[in-house]
Amino acid sequence: MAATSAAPGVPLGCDSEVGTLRTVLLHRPGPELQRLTPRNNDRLLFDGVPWVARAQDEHDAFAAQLRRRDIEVLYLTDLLTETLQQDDARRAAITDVLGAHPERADMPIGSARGTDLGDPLRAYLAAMLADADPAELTVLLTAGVRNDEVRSGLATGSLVTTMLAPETFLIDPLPNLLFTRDSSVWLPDRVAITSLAMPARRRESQLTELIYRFHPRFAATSRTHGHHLEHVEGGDVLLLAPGVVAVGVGERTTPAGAERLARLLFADGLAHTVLAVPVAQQRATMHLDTVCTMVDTDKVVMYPNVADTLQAYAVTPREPGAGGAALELAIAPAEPFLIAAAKAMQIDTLHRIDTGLDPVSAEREQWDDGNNTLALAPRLAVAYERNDGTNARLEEAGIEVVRIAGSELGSGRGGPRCMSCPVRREPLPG
Ligand SMILES: NC(=O)NCCC[C@H](N)C(=O)O
Repeated sequence: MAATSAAPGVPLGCDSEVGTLRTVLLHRPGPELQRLTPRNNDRLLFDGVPWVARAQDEHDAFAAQLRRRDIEVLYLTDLLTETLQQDDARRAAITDVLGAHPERADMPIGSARGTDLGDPLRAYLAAMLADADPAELTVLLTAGVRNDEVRSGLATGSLVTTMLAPETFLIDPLPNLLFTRDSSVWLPDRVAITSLAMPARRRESQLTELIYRFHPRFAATSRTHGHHLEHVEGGDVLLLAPGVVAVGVGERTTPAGAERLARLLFADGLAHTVLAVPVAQQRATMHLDTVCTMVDTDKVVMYPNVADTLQAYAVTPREPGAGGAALELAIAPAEPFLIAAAKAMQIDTLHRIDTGLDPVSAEREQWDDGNNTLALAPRLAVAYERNDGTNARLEEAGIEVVRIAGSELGSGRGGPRCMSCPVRREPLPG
């Protein structure tokens, strides 16, 4: 377990978006991206078919920028392989991936659901997964299994494998693992396992749950939320300040997901205010972090086309009623987001730095994840190099920008924040 042994000093967890980053979870794009074709890329939530070798080069350069600043980089597949050395974890992984998923009745044609495998094929796949060593199992779980890869190996007859098209996935690939932000969030000293809304991504948080449950590095970590609960995605969760959490509600996170998260946070004393922020249900704004990310303790980079209309409902816990009644929520009327956020953060103003230079370049750069920056420390952020206008504005505002290439990485519609799950940040000075 040398690759991921515990580092001394600052404990695991994050209480803000901008405290100095010490440990981050990434996923280097791998064979799961080779599964994308022009016929399945929409279903698998990519806007094109990336050049995988170049995507890996871009990602390696991103990781190198982080390591240069003494940030420990953990890779999701290393953690998963280490996790799968334990028999209990292997059994759980195999049950999760092959179990019947009646709740996935919305799974479109082109991917077999657990219930669609039939007994002979399920038994064959279960044996195949059980025989794989931990590294092989990681590949099978992340790159998936196509029908034509197993068909010839089945000794007993399976009408399913006979009749399904060769390219049908029996186990779906997970190309969006690249976006580690979405499948878990540290809040602040425990990890929330999220519940991903899109069928193509649901299995990702089964894997993160497995890692946090079984990997020795996280043995002392408490978990909250869970992949079986209401939908919450990490890209919608912003730790605006210690105790203040903004949750976007739109294409991915549901009102019920935001409410569940708020209740869990309040019950455990992890937040005093949750801001529920309605976000337009469109691909360009799939998460709150596609329109707004923090670059300093009191500064956000924000898409100007929504800045004046973005609202927030401030949610706080009600004083417990007599007799210790169940936790109730107080919900304030909606207010402009920047105002509600500043109030909850107890600062005069949450300053806004605009995306782009004009409405057209703002729209282009928002689409290319100009808003989706990863703060490495206050006033130091990673951004895609292509977003010239936004990066110039950030620098004018005193933010140091670490530029990375993203021509191939960006085809999944995610930027540096989406591609990173901070695991340890230094607490902000009190
Ligand atoms: N936090 C983020 O905005 N993540 C980007 C996720 C992109 C991925 N292709 C998706 O559609 O879910």
